[in-house]
Amino acid sequence: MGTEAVGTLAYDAPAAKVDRRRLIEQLGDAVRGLVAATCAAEAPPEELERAIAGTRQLAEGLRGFARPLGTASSSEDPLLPHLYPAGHGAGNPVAPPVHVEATEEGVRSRITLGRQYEGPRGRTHGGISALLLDEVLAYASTSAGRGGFTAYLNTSYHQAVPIQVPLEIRARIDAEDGRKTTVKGFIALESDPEVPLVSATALFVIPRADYEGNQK
Ligand SMILES: CCCCCCCC(=O)SCCNC(=O)CCNC(=O)[C@H](O)C(C)(C)COP(=O)(O)OP(=O)(O)OC[C@H]1O[C@@H](n2cnc3c(N)ncnc32)[C@H](O)[C@@H]1OP(=O)(O)O
Repeated sequence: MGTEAVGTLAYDAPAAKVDRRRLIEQLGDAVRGLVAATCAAEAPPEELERAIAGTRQLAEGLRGFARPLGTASSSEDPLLPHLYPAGHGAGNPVAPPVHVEATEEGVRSRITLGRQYEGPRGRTHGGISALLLDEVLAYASTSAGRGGFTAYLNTSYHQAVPIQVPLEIRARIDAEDGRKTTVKGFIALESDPEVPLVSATALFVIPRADYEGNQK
């Protein structure tokens, strides 16, 4: 058996699965680094051509092992986080590397965004800020034993969110009403954590048992 952390608990998952998950996380991290380097590279043409050929060859190699859409990854485990969701999956190079921890008030995530998340020069794309807030606010709802799908996410952009600067995202439950949970949160600089750069209020709704979207 191998051990992985689940919140503050150590969980004995099958060793082969733990090893596989580590490799998937390492590949996600390596490709995330490649994506960041791609977005920053002022390389000469021959270096770009070398990178194109090498990357296409790697992609072709992996495509041969693709699982069919809608089927579970062999890395999945009921007690461990999924590795491929676009909002936080450690194995998904497109996902920002979001790690969330519990606080007395709710949850907090610390993150530094790479060049691939840039919108206006030096600033984070607004959609990425919304993605981060959706993710961390959803985590606040889930870790309070509520969960639910995002019904709305209202964001206000007060100041630019810088790239390659340590950030802090905090979220807390604002209201609970039957299947509905309202959560508030914001992104701030880690060096100035009380000043919101982008703030958000989200409603998470636990769907009705007979809701057809549950089956998808
Ligand atoms: C793996 C980790 C993933 C982390 C994910 C992060 C979160 C996500 O991104 S989830 C993905 C994005 N969101 C979605 O795909 C959701 C799409 N929408 C839906 O599936 C449904 O509309 C859903 C489930 C939200 C609500 O469906 P359903 O249960 O049928 O709602 P319904 O019964 O009509 O409404 C329930 C209550 O919510 C309220 N409500 C529903 N939608 C809204 C809304 N947009 N605005 C305000 N209130 C709303 C209703 O008014 C009702 O309130 P009340 O009980 O007081 O009358």
